[in-house]
Amino acid sequence: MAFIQLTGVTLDLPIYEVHGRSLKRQMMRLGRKNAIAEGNDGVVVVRALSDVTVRFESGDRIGLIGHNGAGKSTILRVMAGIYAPTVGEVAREGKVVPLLDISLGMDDNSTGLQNIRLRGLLLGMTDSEIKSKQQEIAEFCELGDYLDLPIRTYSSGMRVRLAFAISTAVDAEILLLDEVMGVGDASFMHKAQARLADLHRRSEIVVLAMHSNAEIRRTCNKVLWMDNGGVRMFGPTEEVVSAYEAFVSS
Ligand SMILES: Nc1ncnc2c1ncn2[C@@H]1O[C@H](COP(=O)(O)OP(=O)(O)OP(=O)(O)O)[C@@H](O)[C@H]1O
Repeated sequence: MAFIQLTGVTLDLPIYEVHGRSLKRQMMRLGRKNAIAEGNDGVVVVRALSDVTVRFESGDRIGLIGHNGAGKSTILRVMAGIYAPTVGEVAREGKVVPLLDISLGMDDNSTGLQNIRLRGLLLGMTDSEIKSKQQEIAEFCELGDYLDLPIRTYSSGMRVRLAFAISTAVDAEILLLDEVMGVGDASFMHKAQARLADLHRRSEIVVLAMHSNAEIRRTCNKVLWMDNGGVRMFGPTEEVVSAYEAFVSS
């Protein structure tokens, strides 16, 4: 049975390019005065997550909500294993598929077909899995002969089609989704949503960051409300979303 458990997770991200004082002033303006600190070595760090303990179980459909900069994307990255926590632990069981930055890892000078293979390998597919899914991916993205051309010749919508088709061809046990998609034109958008819904059904755990409360109510059974890098509230969807709405409108 799949699960993800975060225990006392704190994540500090170092920012090497910036001087302490000017950034500190900026963060104060943003109301995040506690999020930023200067280490002994003079390197400025942003505390992106602060002492987060939470457990997601098989069957959970989790919505992440919270203001801009609350830590939604960061917690998804920690769950995906992209960031290692500065303090605390992440335990998980199950194959994780992150759909966070779907175009990441695409190679401009390789053809569409070569990129299917590259991305597939990056996403943990085996050679034979890639071969067996290649046809279906090609059909889904409707790029026809373009698949034999380097993707630097693609429009941005065509790239997204390809990236989306590959990323969603993987069988996930734990699916992590950031508010991805301005996925191409209207007809593709429609197909993409149907494909995502199917992926949701097949995954044991789905965690998604979203700004649409209506969408969260429709798809999630639990909601995690993040606030300044910490957990403000975690529980059944309606309870948490109503509390968040009351907070935002107050
Ligand atoms: N690479 C980074 N380096 C330094 N700080 C970062 C980095 N990425 C994110 N942060 C900081 O971490 C905090 C959490 O950011 P995050 O992107 O997780 O927020 P979010 O809730 O996803 O926001 P949004 O709703 O705007 O997408 C913010 O203060 C942000 O400035």
